[in-house]
Amino acid sequence: MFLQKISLLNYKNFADIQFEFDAKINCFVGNNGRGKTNMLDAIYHLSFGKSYFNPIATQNIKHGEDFFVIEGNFSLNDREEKIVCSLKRNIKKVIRRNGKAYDRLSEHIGLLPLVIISPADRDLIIEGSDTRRKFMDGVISQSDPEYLHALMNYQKAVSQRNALLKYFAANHTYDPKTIEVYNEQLQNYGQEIYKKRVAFVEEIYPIFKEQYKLISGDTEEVNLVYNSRLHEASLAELLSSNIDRDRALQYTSVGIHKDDLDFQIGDYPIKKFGSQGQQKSFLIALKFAQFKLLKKLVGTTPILLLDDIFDKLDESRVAHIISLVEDDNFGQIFISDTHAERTERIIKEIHQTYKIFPL
Ligand SMILES: Nc1ncnc2c1ncn2[C@@H]1O[C@H](COP(=O)(O)OP(=O)(O)OP(=O)(O)O)[C@@H](O)[C@H]1O
Repeated sequence: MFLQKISLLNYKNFADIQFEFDAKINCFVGNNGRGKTNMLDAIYHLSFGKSYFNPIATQNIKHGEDFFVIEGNFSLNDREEKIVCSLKRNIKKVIRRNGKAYDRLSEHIGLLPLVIISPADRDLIIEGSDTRRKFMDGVISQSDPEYLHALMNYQKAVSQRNALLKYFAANHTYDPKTIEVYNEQLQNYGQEIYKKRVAFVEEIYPIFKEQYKLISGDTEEVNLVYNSRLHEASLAELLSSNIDRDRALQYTSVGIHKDDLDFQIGDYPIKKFGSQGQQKSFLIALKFAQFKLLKKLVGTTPILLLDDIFDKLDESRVAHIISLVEDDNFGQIFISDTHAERTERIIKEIHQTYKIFPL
């Protein structure tokens, strides 16, 4: 699968721009603030229907304009796929596949597998558990639409249960039967999500460890530990034993929406005990593991976006990336870099076709 061309209208700092891409390597080079990361984000948009960097959709519209349009032509299994993602202020975002708008944006997820490696990934280490849950959910959803469906239904049931708990508290009333209706929904969807998260961590774990060794050459142990109270008991049991607490708090305090994915070096959190280099290696290993797993599960080689990666990496890590992409099985890669000469020097070592786009 590869992106043949893209055209942007009013997307962030771009008013109107088009590019035709190489099927292998494409580099955006230019000084700070030229829009290199914005270009990668536009490609991310075509795959996920949203920005990797800015969750407030309208802030991706060029200042002073009312809409943006991102249009991409992909080659997928020797078929052409035209994806158009557009957003107008005060109107819901629309994604069209070959002219037909999706009823739900979620239906698009997984069609165009993609992995991004960016300095912003550091949030996965430093931010709260929701960032890591979103990472897990994002990776699993790309290869499993039923997971995404269960997740959306689960989230809806949690919101409704929380609203009910608030209503009971405000009105000094309680109806266990209605709570039970939501408990059942949470049990069904939650247990399915839990099982798939367990399977995901089991599957990605050995790939991640192997990648970490390759990238860092380090001998220390790194671990990914799925942390869930569902290890102790079923969600139905947890919900019923926590009901007094939930009533007092007026929200659902147990469930897969509280899970975490612990990142460890030895037995300690990497956030506190990993050096900066170890943290970087950890994140890149995780993203490479995501790439490999996704490729295996969906049977399509994901597009790889490497944002500012050479700037942040030492020679051995760059060498590893090169060895990864020298492999004939790699797909299309987009790179952003501030140094045109450095990019060209590194890219030439890969012996694949490439295009460089100065911005
Ligand atoms: N909605 C928007 N409208 C207009 N310009 C925007 C919008 N959002 C971001 N920008 C501009 O995009 C530019 C940043 O682009 P980007 O982050 O892609 O730069 P870059 O080339 O990757 O830079 P660096 O090398 O520093 O990472 C900034 O000048 C910013 O003001």
